[in-house]
Amino acid sequence: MATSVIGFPRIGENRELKFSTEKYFHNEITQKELFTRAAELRLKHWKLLQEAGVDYIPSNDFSFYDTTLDTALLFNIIPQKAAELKLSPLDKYFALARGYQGEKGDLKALPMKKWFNTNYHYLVPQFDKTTRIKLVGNKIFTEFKEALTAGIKTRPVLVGPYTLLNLSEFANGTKPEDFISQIIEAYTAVFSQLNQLGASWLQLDEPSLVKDMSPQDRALFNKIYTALLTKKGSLKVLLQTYFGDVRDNYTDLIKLDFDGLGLDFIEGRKTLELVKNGFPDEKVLFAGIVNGKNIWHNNYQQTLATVKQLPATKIVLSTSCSLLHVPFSVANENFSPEVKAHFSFAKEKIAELGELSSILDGQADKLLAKNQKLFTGNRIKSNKKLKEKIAGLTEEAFVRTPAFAQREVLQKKEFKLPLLPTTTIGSFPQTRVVKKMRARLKRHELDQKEYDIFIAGKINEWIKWQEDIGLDVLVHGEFERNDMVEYFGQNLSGYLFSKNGWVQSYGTRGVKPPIIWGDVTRQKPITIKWSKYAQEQTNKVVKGMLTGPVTILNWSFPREDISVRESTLQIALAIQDEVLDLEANGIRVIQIDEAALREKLPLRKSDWYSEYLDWAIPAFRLVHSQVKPETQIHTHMCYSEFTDIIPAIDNMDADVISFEASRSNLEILDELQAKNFQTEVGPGVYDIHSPRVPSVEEIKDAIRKILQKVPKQKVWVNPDCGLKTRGENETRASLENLTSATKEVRKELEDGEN
Ligand SMILES: Nc1nc2c(c(=O)[nH]1)N[C@@H](CNc1ccc(C(=O)N[C@@H](CCC(=O)N[C@@H](CCC(=O)N[C@@H](CCC(=O)O)C(=O)O)C(=O)O)C(=O)O)cc1)CN2
Ligand code: MET
Ligand SMILES: [Zn+2]
Repeated sequence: MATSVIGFPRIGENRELKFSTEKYFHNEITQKELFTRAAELRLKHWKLLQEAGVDYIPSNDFSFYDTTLDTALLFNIIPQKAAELKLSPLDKYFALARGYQGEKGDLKALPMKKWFNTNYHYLVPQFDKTTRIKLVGNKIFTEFKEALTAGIKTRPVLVGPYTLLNLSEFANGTKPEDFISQIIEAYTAVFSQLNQLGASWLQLDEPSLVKDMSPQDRALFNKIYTALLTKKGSLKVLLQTYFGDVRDNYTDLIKLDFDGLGLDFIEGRKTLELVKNGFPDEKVLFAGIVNGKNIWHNNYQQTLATVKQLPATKIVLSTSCSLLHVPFSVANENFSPEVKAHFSFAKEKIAELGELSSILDGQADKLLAKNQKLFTGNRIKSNKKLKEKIAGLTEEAFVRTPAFAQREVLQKKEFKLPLLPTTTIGSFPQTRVVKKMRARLKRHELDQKEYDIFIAGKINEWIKWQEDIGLDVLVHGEFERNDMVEYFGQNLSGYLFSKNGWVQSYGTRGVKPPIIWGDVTRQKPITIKWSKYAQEQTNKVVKGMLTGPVTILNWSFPREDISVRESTLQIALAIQDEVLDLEANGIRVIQIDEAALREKLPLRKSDWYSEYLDWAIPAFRLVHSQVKPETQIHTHMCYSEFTDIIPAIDNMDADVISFEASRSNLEILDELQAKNFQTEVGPGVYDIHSPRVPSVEEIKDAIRKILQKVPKQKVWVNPDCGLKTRGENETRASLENLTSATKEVRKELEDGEN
């Protein structure tokens, strides 16, 4: 049986692409050098797939930043202001991704959003009246030719037209329907060039099909593809979906003239049922049966049982989604052989495809027996006490008293903060020096004492500076943490850590998600030492800084032998201990980040509460339900697309929430107003994913916009997110502007009253 891969992690086994690209950002290598290194990586990955025997090898899944941005630029979807910048194409590309501030002008970065239910981010293409879609790029063609020169005929990958329109933003009254004929023409031009180049297949990624579709959405999809598919010539088109099932338009898909349908049998709960109701003989079913998101070895017996039920006559075994979401390889990790046997990263998943194919071809029965051993017997001993504790949680355990309205009055008295209190989200720049010191500690070139002196020094420096610029609620800066999830994992039992298990999050940034191996408990206090130390350095209040249970779970690789709800409650109890310890140690404001809460909201509305919010929101409440009324609980969410679940967010019952809002033009404010949101709010007033420094005027505008919609007593002023990825100078300049802007707006408010 043939095998196929939807996409491969492009950052490289040792994050080569990250390091080269960042060197380019810092003018340490030339554009030419960057291109050479990128080409080397692409070739390495194609060869690896070829040697592993993969039949359908993707190309154009490579990107210097993001493939949605690549697609937008391929089709000339670029804001006028960016088009006019006098920069090289590559620099223009990076300007759109990261913002640009320099001799050639000033450009804000495109909005960045979560890619479906993953921790990967894409850049949001912007359509307006001036947009004229046409094929202007050639990346997809050059990469196909590049592979062909190396003797590898790849299947180019492109974001499909429906998903492209579905994920984009439309300004000045424009709408997706306005661009139908242009988009058909542009994709037709791609078909024709690929035909000329001799490509056999094209993969069009349409993950938006797994979200709820309205009749209008279905009509739009059908209209585009009915026209488009008449133009494919001898090119075969694979319609690739992932992250769920296509229940809303499966009946359309099987009628349209696609040559292959790629369906997800892992996250698509209804996929098998849909296919069993009929699959056309003439189409190839690309069956996504190897999980592209988890790190556990595939259960061959289960998978084979699924494959045997497929009615299709032509089947290709595939991953359930791109392997972008898992690390490169287990090979270089230090786990014991018994542990390692359970894991499968990108390279190993490709081997699984090959093994499954051999078993199905009747050539490898031994492999099946070996695999079965992994799934018999107990992998771990379960913690009975913890299980009972969770089972015994009463409703009160999830409810904080008194109610928010009373706490708000008490806390105003307790903290006596000025109107529009200013704060930051937690982290300050993780400079090269900070990371170097941690790396040296790890390599034992530095002892714990020396490292601690360094961390204390950083905290002192930044506490002092925060006082100087007049911030109201301070932070210690998180210098001791590598990542907000990995750090907690490292201090909880039940976790395992990879050495090099990097997964791309956005652009050049990656995460090393820790692995939940067993039951999670807290063995000792985690953050008390540095929070307490920081608070002792100042008379101003310093926020304790924790990561919440839902986010710790969502940004870890979860277990599959117990429910995510059960794992999350285990983590919640551990973090609850930490909250109470912080409080007992004199920390009066505690921020519990739920940065990733929105990310795993099910893609279909019908699942929002029953599958997720009904346990995720209580898990958060469990963490802070036992604190004193005066203790102020903050939370932070990275991603403000929660317009539809505002009551659920209010129901987290935090006292203050900060969230990302600036790149999306503060669109959520109307809804906060409409839903009468109770929690105090700090909608981010500037974008921290960009090195650009916002001016005082820009920040004042953002604050004024917020004040039009939210009662001033409820407004906090803060950046969008933590500042760990930023440089020190730009951070200082930005925050100085933030405090100045706030002071000026406060003055305006006072003058307005007199
Ligand atoms: N888990 C998670 N998901 C998230 C976020 C987040 O903060 N965490 N934020 C949102 C945006 N996403 C982000 C993802 C990553 C980073 C980020 O800054 N990543 C860093 C790595 C952070 C880290 O874990 N650093 C480690 C390891 C550092 C490192 O690479 N060290 C070098 C050696 C350094 C030396 O010797 O000089 C090495 O191991 O090779 C540390 O500080 O200890 C990066 O890619 O550059 C930021 C935002 C959404 N999702
Ligand atoms: C990705 S959300 C980040 C929250 C964290 N407290 C920080 O400031 O870095
Ligand atoms: Zn954030």
